[in-house]
Amino acid sequence: MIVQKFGGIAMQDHQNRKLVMARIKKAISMHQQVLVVVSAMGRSGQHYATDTLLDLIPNSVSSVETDLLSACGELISASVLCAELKKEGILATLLYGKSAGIITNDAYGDAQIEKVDTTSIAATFQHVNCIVVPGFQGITEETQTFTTLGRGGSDLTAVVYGHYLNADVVEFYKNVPGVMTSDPFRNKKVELISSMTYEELQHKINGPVEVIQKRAAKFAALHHVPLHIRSLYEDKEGTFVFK
Ligand SMILES: Nc1ncnc2c1ncn2[C@@H]1O[C@H](COP(=O)(O)OP(=O)(O)O)[C@@H](O)[C@H]1O
Ligand SMILES: N[C@@H](CC(=O)OP(=O)(O)O)C(=O)O
Repeated sequence: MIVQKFGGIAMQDHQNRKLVMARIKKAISMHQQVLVVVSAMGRSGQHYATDTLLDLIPNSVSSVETDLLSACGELISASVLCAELKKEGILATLLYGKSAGIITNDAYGDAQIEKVDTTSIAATFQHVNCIVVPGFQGITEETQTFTTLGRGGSDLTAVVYGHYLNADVVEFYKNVPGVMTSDPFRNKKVELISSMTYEELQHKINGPVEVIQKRAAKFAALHHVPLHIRSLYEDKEGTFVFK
């Protein structure tokens, strides 16, 4: 099985999501089981993007209500993609909240994962080969309230599932060809790095925009989760990250 993660840019509109669905279809035929992790659609200003949702309320202090509000972005995105996949004839199921199994503490806005329960996911894979889960969120064990895993946290969701489900690889589909020598949106003279170690990846994450969330890269390094960071738009291999 593999895990595929699609971020805000990939999920932003139907045109991009058509490319997303093509990637999922291909992955099902190659790996049989695919867990799809999605982020909220688009970036600030787009209707259901995380920053747009958070702008709806004045208080920026992380709390039950800010985390529930931002978690809605990924719930919307996952619901829409799951419906679109079904329309395309792909047998897909949406799991979230307790069924998604990511249990955290109650540090709203930057919750720490305490437990991952893949029972529902494993049971669901007995019937379908594609499960869609919203990234960036967990729930607390005691009160079952939604929490979020820090900005960019869908990357962490994907890597965590990759580890607990023993995935062949975790794929990240980006608007860049992979990890480059530096951010291609800031520097013209850049080259793709076709493979790198976890340590090298962690060193690369130093600019204002992270190619992958720092916490996710750290977790991958700790558990040796194989990563493939690649473009949604080009059918070329990107960057493989391993030990
Ligand atoms: N070394 C690098 N190589 C590639 N991209 C980089 C690098 N450093 C920073 N970036 C930035 O990381 C971004 C990764 O995409 P991101 O917005 O995080 O996607 P997603 O929504 O899928 O999480 C790129 O758009 C790019 O601006
Ligand atoms: N939507 C969340 C989580 C996330 O990981 O998003 P993206 O994959 O678009 O960076 C955020 O903006 O922080």
